[in-house]
Amino acid sequence: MKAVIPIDKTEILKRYKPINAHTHKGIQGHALIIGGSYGKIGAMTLASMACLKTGCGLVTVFLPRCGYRVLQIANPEVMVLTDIAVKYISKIILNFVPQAIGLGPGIGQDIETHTAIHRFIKTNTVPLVIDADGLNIMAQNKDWLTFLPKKTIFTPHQKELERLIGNWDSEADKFKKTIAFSKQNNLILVMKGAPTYIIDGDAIYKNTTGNAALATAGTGDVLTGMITSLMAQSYEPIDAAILGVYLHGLTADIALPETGYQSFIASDVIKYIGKAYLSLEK
Ligand SMILES: NC(=O)C1=CN([C@@H]2O[C@H](COP(=O)(O)OP(=O)(O)OC[C@H]3O[C@@H](n4cnc5c(N)ncnc54)[C@H](OP(=O)(O)O)[C@@H]3O)[C@@H](O)[C@H]2O)[C@@H](O)CC1
Ligand SMILES: Nc1ncnc2c1ncn2[C@@H]1O[C@H](COP(=O)(O)OP(=O)(O)O)[C@@H](O)[C@H]1O
Ligand SMILES: [Mg+2]
Repeated sequence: MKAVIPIDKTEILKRYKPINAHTHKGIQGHALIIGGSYGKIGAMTLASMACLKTGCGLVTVFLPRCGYRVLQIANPEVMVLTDIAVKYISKIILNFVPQAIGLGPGIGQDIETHTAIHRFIKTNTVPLVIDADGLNIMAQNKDWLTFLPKKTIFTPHQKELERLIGNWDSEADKFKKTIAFSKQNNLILVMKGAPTYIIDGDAIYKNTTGNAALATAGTGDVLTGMITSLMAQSYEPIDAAILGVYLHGLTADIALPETGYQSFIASDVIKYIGKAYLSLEK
């Protein structure tokens, strides 16, 4: 196994690209987040707002019709496309080509959603981040992995990882299996946890930011929005994963003296993204 590379400020400053004064929203990238189902539209409001606040110029969501008003009211800066179905995603139809796509927050596991994802990934060539039930659906259909663009980013928590790679009998075995999965399918795995590791073939990165305040509903959905945003801003997938994970953890470190562990929620990650970015300029 290769040496583990710490994701610290030195590593981040090698990859971080400050904003050009002459940029405009078109240059900053257009990201798309696909997901949501009845009762889990919140995952989409969180992911799409995190996406915008991480710096991409335009964000569109694709969600079931029941999410339309919720999204427009909660996040007026975000544009909305809706499925024909009311409560779940059944057929993904887009009217533009985004620079990056985040797939899965709150998407659920309706059988029609399986079919919609299958059809979508068969033709999609846009850089992709897959999370949550998007991962659970891929885990049940491993032969679909060949359709994914190379260096697609998977962001599983422990349970989702297990569904993808099977059980492990030790930490070393978990890494061995995750590395094999990454190499076999040419994917980047963000192994969420405390701490989070990123696996890109044989390369292993270990995050140095974040704390137990992040153990709250929706923080993973927020991370998906952040990484998708960075990919839409033309970061290479591995750089987007590394910078996204680092900034996400940093929000909790900066917020902690003000919020404490217990009262920190996923919206606070979004609230502190600005301060996390500013700390890179110091
Ligand atoms: N507001 C909204 O709309 C929200 C919507 N959301 C959406 O809900 C959907 C379901 O997502 P989900 O992750 O809750 O369900 P699921 O994959 O069954 O995992 C749960 C089980 O996995 C385990 N587990 C989890 N983390 C672990 C860890 N770090 N380390 C170890 N184990 C861990 C744990 O198992 P246990 O330990 O209890 O055996 C737990 O019971 C998804 O689409 C998501 O986007 C949510 O994001 C919330 C906010
Ligand atoms: N104790 C902890 N310390 C550091 N980070 C944590 C801790 N618990 C959870 N996290 C982070 O919070 C996020 C949770 O993601 P996830 O389980 O997908 O949540 P959700 O599906 O509710 O959005 C991950 O980025 C994970 O690394
Ligand atoms: Mg999650």
